[in-house]
Amino acid sequence: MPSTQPNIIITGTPGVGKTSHCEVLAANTGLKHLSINQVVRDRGCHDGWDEEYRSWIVDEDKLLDSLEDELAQGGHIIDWHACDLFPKRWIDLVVVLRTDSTKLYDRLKARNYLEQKLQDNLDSEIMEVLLDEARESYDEEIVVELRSDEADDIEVNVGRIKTWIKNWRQDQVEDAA
Ligand SMILES: Nc1ncnc2c1ncn2[C@@H]1O[C@H](COP(=O)(O)OP(=O)(O)OP(=O)(O)O)[C@@H](O)[C@H]1O
Repeated sequence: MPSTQPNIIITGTPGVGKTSHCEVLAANTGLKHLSINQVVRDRGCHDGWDEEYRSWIVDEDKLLDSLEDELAQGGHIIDWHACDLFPKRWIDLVVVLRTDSTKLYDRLKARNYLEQKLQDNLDSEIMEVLLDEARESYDEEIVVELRSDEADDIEVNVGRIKTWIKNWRQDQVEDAA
């Protein structure tokens, strides 16, 4: 039976505003915020810690096995700086957040990112790496690019995603009739 709740990926370069968006979206919709960083850490879906990048080395097979039952039911907001590993059949909408590189620099600097990591992330944002990844991995019509430059953008973006969810649910009802 098809799910009555969509799964939405919120992706983008680190610091672009994924967590900020997911928290507001979850509070406004009742969808469950799945921080993949937390899942990887809490469920041990990794092959250890990368000291240089100060991040977990993700075991993608273990991660997908661990998420399969939840995602098959729908109703989740997936918060991660990558998207191509999630099978298309689980995903209904992919939101790629984008921001200005000077704003991203300030946000990452405030987090004390190491210079190399900061530069790699700025390059990734400028080169639209996540947008390309999303467009290559999912159907064009489910990939949406949204700006996350100012605090007000979060409210506007969440409003747009809520409208999308409402329409998606309506389509499900009509398809089932
Ligand atoms: N639209 C925005 N306008 C102004 N500041 C923002 C915006 N979005 C996020 N920020 C700020 O930028 C910082 C990073 O935000 P956030 O943690 O949501 O990013 P992220 O993409 O989830 O990062 P990561 O991938 O590292 O978890 C926070 O200090 C947050 O308050």
